[in-house]
Amino acid sequence: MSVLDDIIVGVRADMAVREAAIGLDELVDRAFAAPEPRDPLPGFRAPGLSVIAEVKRSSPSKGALADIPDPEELALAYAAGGAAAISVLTERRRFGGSLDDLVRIRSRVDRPILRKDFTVEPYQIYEARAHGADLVLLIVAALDDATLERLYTLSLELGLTPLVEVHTPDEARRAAGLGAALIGINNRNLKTLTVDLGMFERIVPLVPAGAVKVAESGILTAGDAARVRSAGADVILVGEALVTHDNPRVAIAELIAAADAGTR
Ligand SMILES: O=C(O)c1ccccc1NCC(=O)[C@H](O)[C@H](O)COP(=O)(O)O
Repeated sequence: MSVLDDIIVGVRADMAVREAAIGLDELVDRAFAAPEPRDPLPGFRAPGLSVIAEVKRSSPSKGALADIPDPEELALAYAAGGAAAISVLTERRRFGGSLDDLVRIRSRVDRPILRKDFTVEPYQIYEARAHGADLVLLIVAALDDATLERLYTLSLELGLTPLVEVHTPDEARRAAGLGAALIGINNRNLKTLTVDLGMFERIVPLVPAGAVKVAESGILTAGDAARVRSAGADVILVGEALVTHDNPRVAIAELIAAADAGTR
């Protein structure tokens, strides 16, 4: 079983526990009662490189990264450093996240928030909306065509912006077929966990010109940010480099400055 498949087994088990406590009908009511989501796309399309800054405690590839006892303080530092959006990993078993992190950050931070999880069921989309998310992640590798289309359409119906994540030419074709406005190219292979920034460079020509292009994972230095920027990234999604930095606010500002100056 691949790492991705193994993560999804745990995600489904945890979701079953939450669904036993709050059924789908109740969750749908909560989702429609939540405030209108923010649209991240105008910010992502503004001149200059945008950063989605991630709240990430641990990962399958690196183990423990940071304790993050106050996720809202970290997210506020990200916003002060110029992050265009905040990514909150809500998966518990491998990333140490929770929906409570999302709620806490939503209550203090005005930037669009991505619920970063392994979305496989409509329940999670309603859950994201009910807890104040503005974006949801749809990993193409984890979804068959029918489920991908269903979750994509539901996200839009709820006013959420789907970040459609790809890692292969075929997945890029499937994302383009949806008409996705926000396409992420993950430099990390979720089956082997190897990271290769060349992945963004190879896949980005296959992404439709009108889509916002996000380079995800493995961006550790200003040089890395400049590299994907020069290959066509509108946005970078960064976790490890920020949560392990002693000054995340400064770290974001440096990534943006280096990328826009073309520094490598
Ligand atoms: O980070 C992992 O090890 C990982 C393993 C398996 C599935 C997903 C994984 N990460 C989720 C992400 O997409 C990253 O957290 C995100 O792109 C930021 O990556 P990084 O800047 O390398 O922390």
